[in-house]
Amino acid sequence: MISPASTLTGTAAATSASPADSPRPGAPAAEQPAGRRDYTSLDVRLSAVGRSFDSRTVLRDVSLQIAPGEVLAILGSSGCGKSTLLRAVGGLDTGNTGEILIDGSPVRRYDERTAVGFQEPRLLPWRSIHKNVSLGLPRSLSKAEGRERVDELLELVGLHDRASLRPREISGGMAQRASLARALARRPGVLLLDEPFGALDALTRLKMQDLLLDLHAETGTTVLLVTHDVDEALQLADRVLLLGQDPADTDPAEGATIARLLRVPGQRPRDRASAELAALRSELFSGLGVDSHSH
Ligand SMILES: Nc1ncnc2c1ncn2[C@@H]1O[C@H](COP(=O)(O)OP(=O)(O)OP(=O)(O)O)[C@@H](O)[C@H]1O
Repeated sequence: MISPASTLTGTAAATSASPADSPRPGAPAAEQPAGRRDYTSLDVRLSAVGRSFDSRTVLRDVSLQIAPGEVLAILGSSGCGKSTLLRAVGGLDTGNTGEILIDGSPVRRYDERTAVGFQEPRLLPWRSIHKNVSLGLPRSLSKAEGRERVDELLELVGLHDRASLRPREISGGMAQRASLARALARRPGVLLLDEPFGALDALTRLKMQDLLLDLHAETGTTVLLVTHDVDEALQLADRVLLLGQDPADTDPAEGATIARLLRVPGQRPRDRASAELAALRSELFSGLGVDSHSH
């Protein structure tokens, strides 16, 4: 049984896993913490990944290895190709060049080892929250197994008492919780999140960041998180990938690549006021072309 969000907020976040202490796929179940036994965390390897639309290059030469259980935040200015990269890893878009491997084998079309969460919860308005979450289940489960898994996930995201409601009867934050539960229903080895909290108010956003840390502590899944929010990246990620122009490149038509790749120090939840994070924040803002006096 996995623990409910209400008992986790702030506490499980403190034990949020780093890649080093995440269980490796294939590790004996007895060595894994309760709740994680049925989840896997898979590594992702990008080699010289690029993407052009018509003759316009958006991304080029992105090479990177993401460890099982790692949380990688992807930052970059608007339109630089963050979603494009995420879509390529999930097999939602297959027009890229280079190679993307998950757990050593090439990404497949709509790869079932991954699940995607978007800025909008994309719930079906005429279905209950329970039914919406069950839409993420793999087909291999029996009805009873599926019901049990959805109950568990609703408990985990703190929506067990809203299961029978329709999406319009819950808040935006709750809808986004349901959307995360639906994404986790197939127990993905890689969770791809595209600005998942971008439409939420500031307070709900902070609570959702805590929830994501809780979910990560429970599942150990690898997470690729696209965000516009530098502080969110620094709070949640093991590493931050900044997509942008290579400083050596003078021609903007070259497309975005890895402009910076930074490791974020410290256990989560992190002290937002720490000097180390302040230095990284400045570096990331400068990489995004924002003057350090204007934030
Ligand atoms: N299917 C497509 N056909 C043509 N151009 C596309 C397509 N998908 C994306 N693009 C273009 O690729 C560029 C990168 O888009 P993408 O959505 O990946 O950027 P982003 O960094 O996620 O942007 P934002 O931060 O604004 O969400 C944009 O200029 C976009 O117009």
